[in-house]
Amino acid sequence: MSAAILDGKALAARIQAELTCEVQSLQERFGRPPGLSVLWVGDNPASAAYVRNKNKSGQAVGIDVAKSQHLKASLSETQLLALIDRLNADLTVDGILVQLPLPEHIDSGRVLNRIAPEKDVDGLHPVNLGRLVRGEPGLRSCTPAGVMRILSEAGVPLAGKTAVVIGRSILVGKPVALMLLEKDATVITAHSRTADLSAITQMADVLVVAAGRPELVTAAMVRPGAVVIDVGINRVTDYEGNSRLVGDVDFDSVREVAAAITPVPRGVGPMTVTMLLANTVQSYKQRLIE
Ligand SMILES: Nc1nc(=O)c2c([nH]1)NC[C@@H]1CN(c3ccc(C(=O)N[C@@H](CCC(=O)O)C(=O)O)cc3)C=[N+]21
Repeated sequence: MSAAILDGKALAARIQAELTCEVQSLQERFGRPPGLSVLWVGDNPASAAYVRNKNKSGQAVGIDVAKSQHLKASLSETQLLALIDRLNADLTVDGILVQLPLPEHIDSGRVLNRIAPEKDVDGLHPVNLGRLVRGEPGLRSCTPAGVMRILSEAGVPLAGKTAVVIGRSILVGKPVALMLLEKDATVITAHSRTADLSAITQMADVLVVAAGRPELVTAAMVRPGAVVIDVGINRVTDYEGNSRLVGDVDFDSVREVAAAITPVPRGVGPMTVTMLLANTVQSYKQRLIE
């Protein structure tokens, strides 16, 4: 028996079509579109495709991305903070996202802290992370929100189920663990120092993998019938010199034991972008009524 493939790309397209309608009617009622500014500093090659995707998809749903900027790697932290201050004060900007990683000479914590929490569409400001910990409404980080949406659309039950998260980053592992907990799962977080990873992963009804290690999870580590969400995106080069994208899960073997699995690409990645756009629309509406 082979697993159901959870098609994140198709789900993303459906949600973006809904967002397009909503943005159109907001534009008609309030006279301006939602605005998103994606700030990309330097030339990290991995960031290029993601940033392009965010701007392109934003534009496709009618969000104004004119204030997105590609900044030179030599930009100082002070200059970046000053730019964020201007965008915080700009009434046409509803969302600000600083693409990570930043160049070494810039302290990303200080930069993320500077974004006005109500414009923090990445959900990485301490205020929004604090709201998540408290279970209060707020902007939720995009990749974790995308993971949760894939699970809910697929009708995967979480209450009372064992969810294992591999990875403890602030971008994915920690927030997704909190969101699973919010849905009454029994949550275990494993990471690079976990002693017997396989023993832990075999307990999982739902396995969320955000380890950043290509094809770390193999079939032997997965309980038959588990739902596997692969957050990893790794560009690998095979022995013939061809480059391709793989996740943190060995898709070909794990699909034989899992009940459902997300592919890479076309899984979580497109949902990350879609949740960013949804957050931008949420921020716009929130800012209108406040
Ligand atoms: N402040 C910040 N927020 C982020 O949300 C953030 C970040 N920094 N830094 C890097 C990661 C990575 N990320 C992805 C976005 C889109 C795809 C995506 O669209 N993937 C497609 C296409 C992949 C491809 O073809 O290259 C797919 O998986 O099918 C993937 C990964 C957002 N990130």
